[in-house]
Amino acid sequence: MIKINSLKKQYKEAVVLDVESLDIPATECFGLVGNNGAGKTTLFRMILDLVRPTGGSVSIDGMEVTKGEEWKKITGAYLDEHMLLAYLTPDEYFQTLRKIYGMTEADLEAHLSKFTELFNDEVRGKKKYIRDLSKGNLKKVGIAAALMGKPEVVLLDEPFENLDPSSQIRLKKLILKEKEESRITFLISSHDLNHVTEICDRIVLLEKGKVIRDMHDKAAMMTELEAYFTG
Ligand SMILES: Nc1ncnc2c1ncn2[C@@H]1O[C@H](COP(=O)(O)OP(=O)(O)OP(=O)(O)O)[C@@H](O)[C@H]1O
Repeated sequence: MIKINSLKKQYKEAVVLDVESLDIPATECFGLVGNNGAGKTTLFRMILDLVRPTGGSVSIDGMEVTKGEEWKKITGAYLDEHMLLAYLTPDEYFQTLRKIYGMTEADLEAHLSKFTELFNDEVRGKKKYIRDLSKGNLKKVGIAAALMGKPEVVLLDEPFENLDPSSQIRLKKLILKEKEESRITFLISSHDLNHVTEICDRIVLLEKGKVIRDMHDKAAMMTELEAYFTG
């Protein structure tokens, strides 16, 4: 589903990302971990054509992301609050996206009903603008928006950050359910090793822009990651 080939990003002399090759098959839940500055967000931004690579390429479903727009129809993402419209309420924002995606009111209700537990009565039906939401509630709006329009690929940058413990558990359940039912290919970056190892089939560890581990064995992931991070 996603193919990365000799992907490199350099700012002046500093090489911040250098990934030889990565192949993420359809329906995989791909976890990305690494210390601050390892290059996780840079990699996600290049996959979404928000940052131009110094070299190499990214393809989604056979489409090179820098060379066309078709991949956008099957891709959803929430990286940070810049992707939201701060002057709208969450309801206004979801309505705007509903029109863009050509969804009916019933489609939107069906979609948002999956988020009832996660929203915890703090997101919908309020007069609060997105700019005034707490960081956790902003994240919930962004994730619900990223999953609109039946995407086949969804990228989430630090989805558990700023969520309270109940919301983290609810989000994990929601991602696992979406993965099962909608067969979405998820790419999830996280500093939370417990959550990411629980939901992902594969974990890639970045260090200074390079892939230093590519783990598929669920039973061994946590031990290996703990050993690395306690180093
Ligand atoms: N526009 C830029 N100009 C110069 N350096 C940049 C720029 N954007 C990112 N970097 C550098 O690229 C490196 C990778 O940053 P990135 O945000 O991708 O890391 P990360 O793994 O997401 O970190 P974190 O866990 O802290 O979110 C960092 O050293 C960062 O300072």
